[in-house]
This record gives sequence, C-alpha cells and structure tokens, in this order.
Amino acid sequence: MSRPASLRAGDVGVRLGGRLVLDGVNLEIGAGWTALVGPNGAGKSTLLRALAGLQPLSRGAVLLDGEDVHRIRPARRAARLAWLAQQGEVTGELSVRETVELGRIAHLGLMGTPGPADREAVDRAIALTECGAWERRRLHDLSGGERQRVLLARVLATEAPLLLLDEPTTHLDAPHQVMLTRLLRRIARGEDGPRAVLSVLHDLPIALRADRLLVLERGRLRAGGAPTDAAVQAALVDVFDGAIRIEADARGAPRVGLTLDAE
Ligand SMILES: Nc1ncnc2c1ncn2[C@@H]1O[C@H](COP(=O)(O)OP(=O)(O)OP(=O)(O)O)[C@@H](O)[C@H]1O
Repeated sequence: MSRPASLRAGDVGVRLGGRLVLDGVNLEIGAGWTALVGPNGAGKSTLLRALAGLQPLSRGAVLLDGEDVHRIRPARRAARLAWLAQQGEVTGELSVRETVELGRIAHLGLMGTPGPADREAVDRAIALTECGAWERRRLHDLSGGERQRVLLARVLATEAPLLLLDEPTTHLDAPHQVMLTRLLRRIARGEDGPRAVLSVLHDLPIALRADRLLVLERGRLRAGGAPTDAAVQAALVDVFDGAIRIEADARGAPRVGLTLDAE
C-alpha cells in the first residue's frame, strides 16, 4: 500500500447550464472516513466529480498530493484516487472477476499481465464485498445490489489511497449496508493501510458513523466536523428543513430519526 493521499479544494466553483452549482468550496480530506451529505441537488455528485478531476472548474483548484488534479496524467491519477460513480456503469459482457480486475489497470497498463499481487488484491476485494459466490457470472445478469458490491470491489482492488464513493449504499439491503459501514470503518482505521474515504451518503444513520461529516447546501459547505459536533448537527437539521431529528442513543452516540416518527 502506498503513502496516504491528501486532497485539498480551494475556492472551488462549478457553473452548469448557466447556474453556479458549486460556490467557493474549501475542504481538506485526509486519512479516515468523511461523509458528504446534503439535500437533493445540493451539488454533492458535482463536488465528488470535481475532486476526482472529472468535472472542469469555473474557478478555484483541487490539489491531490499538492498537484492540480485536473492536470495529472490519468494513469497517475488512477493510482492515487479511485471513484465509484453514482449510477455505476455496467461493462458489457464482463464477468464479476473481470470487472474487479479492471481495478488493477492503473498498476498494469492495458497490456500488462497480472502478477500475484494483482490476484491477491482482486481476491481480497471480492472477499471484503462478499462477491465470491458469483465470481464467474456476468455483471449484467446480477441484481442491482449485487452489481453495486462488484463495482465497490473494483474500487477496492485499485488499492488507491483515496476513495471517492458516490452513494455506495445504493441498492444494498440492510445486511449489506451494515457490511459496507463496517468496511468503511475498517478502511478508516487503516487496517489495510492508510486510506482516505469520502462518500456521498443519503443514508444519514450510516453517515453519522463516519469520522467526519461535510454538510453541503446549494453548492456551499454549511458545516464540517465530527457527527457529535453541535454546529454540524444543527446544520443537518436545518438543511433538511427540520424533517430529521438528532438525538443521543443509549451510549450517547448521535442517532437520527424522521420527525414523522414523532407525529
Ligand atoms: N449538466 C448540467 N446542466 C445543468 N445543471 C446541472 C447539470 N448537472 C447537474 N446539474 C444541476 O446541478 C445541481 C447539483 O447536481 P448534483 O447531481 O451535483 O446534486 P446532488 O447533491 O448530487 O443531488 P442528489 O442528492 O439528487 O443526487 C442540480 O440542481 C442539478 O440539476
């Protein structure tokens, strides 16, 4: 595993269709798990694409290990940063294993021959996401949740020190949401090497388990900090128009509920 990655966004602005979708975003992502939350249309996916160097900026800059992420050669960028798209693309006729092997391209180049380290990384990613039972099946024959786990495995197989995940819980059932939460916490603890994870999450109970929350509203960062931080919790309730409540569970950890439950 390579050294940890650092990602810094300074005064990032993105204009789409004549509208300012991101407006002066400043942030820094280091080792650990950060969850990016906010209402629909807040600009979360746009911000993730901007951080991945896939979305041109109208102003500002994103630095990956001190280099402008929009100018780094794609192969070099792919070795440092892996991105899971919101609606994960399905790659034709490839099997599950072949799809996960695509995560090794940054290490091999297109014509490279996989070695033991590549096979180990692929095996580990498949085991962590519990995809082993359907390794030989074709990706587009799988259910939405099964496919999501394979696409997650492909991202893990990169062994990139920075993972940008856009709604990784999409299509996952409750046991696999728990699996994913444990996986993100394990990654955050650095058991498999130091990594930074930034995940967009609509699922607030899971987001509250992250080390750090970033709250985005209408293209601006409203708050950032630990889920126990009072300013972060106040911003969350506010950006979701009071539709949620945050309370403490029996151990004092923050827990989220819908105000609907209190009616
Ligand atoms: N190509 C585009 N042209 C014009 N507007 C766009 C374009 N792409 C996105 N937008 C707008 O930018 C805003 C932010 O979109 P984005 O997908 O980043 O939001 P989001 O926070 O990820 O939303 P969601 O929670 O619904 O996934 C939205 O209002 C969206 O309609």
